[in-house]
Amino acid sequence: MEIEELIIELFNIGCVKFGEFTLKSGLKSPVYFDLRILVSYPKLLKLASVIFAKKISDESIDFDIVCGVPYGAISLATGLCLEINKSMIFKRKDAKSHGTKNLIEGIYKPNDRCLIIDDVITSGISILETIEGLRDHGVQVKDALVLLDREQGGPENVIANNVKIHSVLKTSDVLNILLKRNKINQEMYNKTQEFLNVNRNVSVPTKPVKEKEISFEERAEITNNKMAKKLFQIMSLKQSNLCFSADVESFDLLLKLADEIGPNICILKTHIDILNDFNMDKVQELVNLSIKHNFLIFEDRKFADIGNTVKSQYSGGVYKISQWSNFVNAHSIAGSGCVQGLKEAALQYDEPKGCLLIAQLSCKNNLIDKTYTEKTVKLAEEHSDFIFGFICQNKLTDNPGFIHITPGIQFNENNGMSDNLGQQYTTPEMAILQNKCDVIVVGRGILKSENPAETALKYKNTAYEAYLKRLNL
Ligand SMILES: O=c1ccn([C@@H]2O[C@H](COP(=O)(O)O)[C@@H](O)[C@H]2O)c(=O)[nH]1
Repeated sequence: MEIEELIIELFNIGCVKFGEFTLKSGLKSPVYFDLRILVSYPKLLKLASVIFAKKISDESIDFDIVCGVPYGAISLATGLCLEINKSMIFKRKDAKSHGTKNLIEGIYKPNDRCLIIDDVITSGISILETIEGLRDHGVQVKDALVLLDREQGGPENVIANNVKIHSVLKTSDVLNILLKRNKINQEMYNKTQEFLNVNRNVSVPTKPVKEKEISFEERAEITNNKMAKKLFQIMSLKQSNLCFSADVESFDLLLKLADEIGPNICILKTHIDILNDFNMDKVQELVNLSIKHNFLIFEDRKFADIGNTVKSQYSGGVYKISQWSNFVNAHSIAGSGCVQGLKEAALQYDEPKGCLLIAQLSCKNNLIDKTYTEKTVKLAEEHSDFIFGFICQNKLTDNPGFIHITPGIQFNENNGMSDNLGQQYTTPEMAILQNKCDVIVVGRGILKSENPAETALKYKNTAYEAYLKRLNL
């Protein structure tokens, strides 16, 4: 009954017009729906919002935020958000040339699941443009809800891009009710039905809106995690996605390598307990080099104990890791208490600190399985203010805020596809292009080469070129 009432009211206020109209696709149509008028009818807008809310609940549509397609659906999306208490964003038709230059207005998080709201769908082109803009910003889109489907192929065009269209009304519903209630005559009904019958498939002149790769620079913008932001900024500025694993026993050698290789890396990874001559003065020299060459220090400590213990291991003892490292890593085996313990210790610092979770290992016969990896990703999502990525062998989540860091990398020509203690290697290209990781970790591939600085530069260039290739640049 609500639907019938809605159709009659839409007709009464002039939202449904009969005559000859040229559509966005160029087609001449005997019927035109102008739902923008709704903005001036609060009662009707309210009714549409209630009907939308019911549809969402009936069809169990799951989402975090709502995006209205400008201009026609802005008022509809606003009405719906007030009804269901969800927040809203919208994609501008053009980016602003001043101020924030935002293309998306409103607050959203990377990986938010967004429900698109539109007034009318014909070919689906406006919705496809909106999907493209949202996906470019890391927002997920799986559903769109429209008030009216003109039945001209829109839903079919959109579903091809992995988004389902839910519609409240179809043109034929409107025609049937208007005929039944004597608002149109049989001739007008037949003419419009005939038009629909021959124009059921309006093709869209667009390329498929694939879930696009986004650059490190864009990911720096999107993420709310300060550590991830800093790392993405360094990667983008230095054009480097190389992490050097400085697994040496002498602190002087570590400092020498950090100075030589520092300009070409985004991260220097330490195993501080390998050093024979650890002392805090030399740690300060390492920190100075990290500032001089703009890289981050990652202590590969692999914490794996109860929260209270890891908190002390991180901030106390001989190494006082939290004082000088930008970030650390932890096994997820001990669960959220371990992450929470590290997070609490990190809170005492003004500068950002972060942690990676070990979701996969590079060594042969390790005990990590698919479920463990999936649970690790979930744990990271629950602590995304502190956890900003993974030690892994392939991309694990589409959330662009998480960084995928991959050890076990060597060039093929080094003939080092494994060592005799179970380490397994893949190439930089495989890791970045095929496995879609972001950062490669190279230790012996650099350390055992004749000229570590030169070799590091080769790894840096190969890995960054692979990343640019992934972006299609
Ligand atoms: O799965 C993992 C996790 C960490 N590592 C560490 O990375 C380096 C790799 O050194 P290479 O000399 O390049 O083999 C090393 O410090 C490991 O502890 C890893 O290899 N695999």
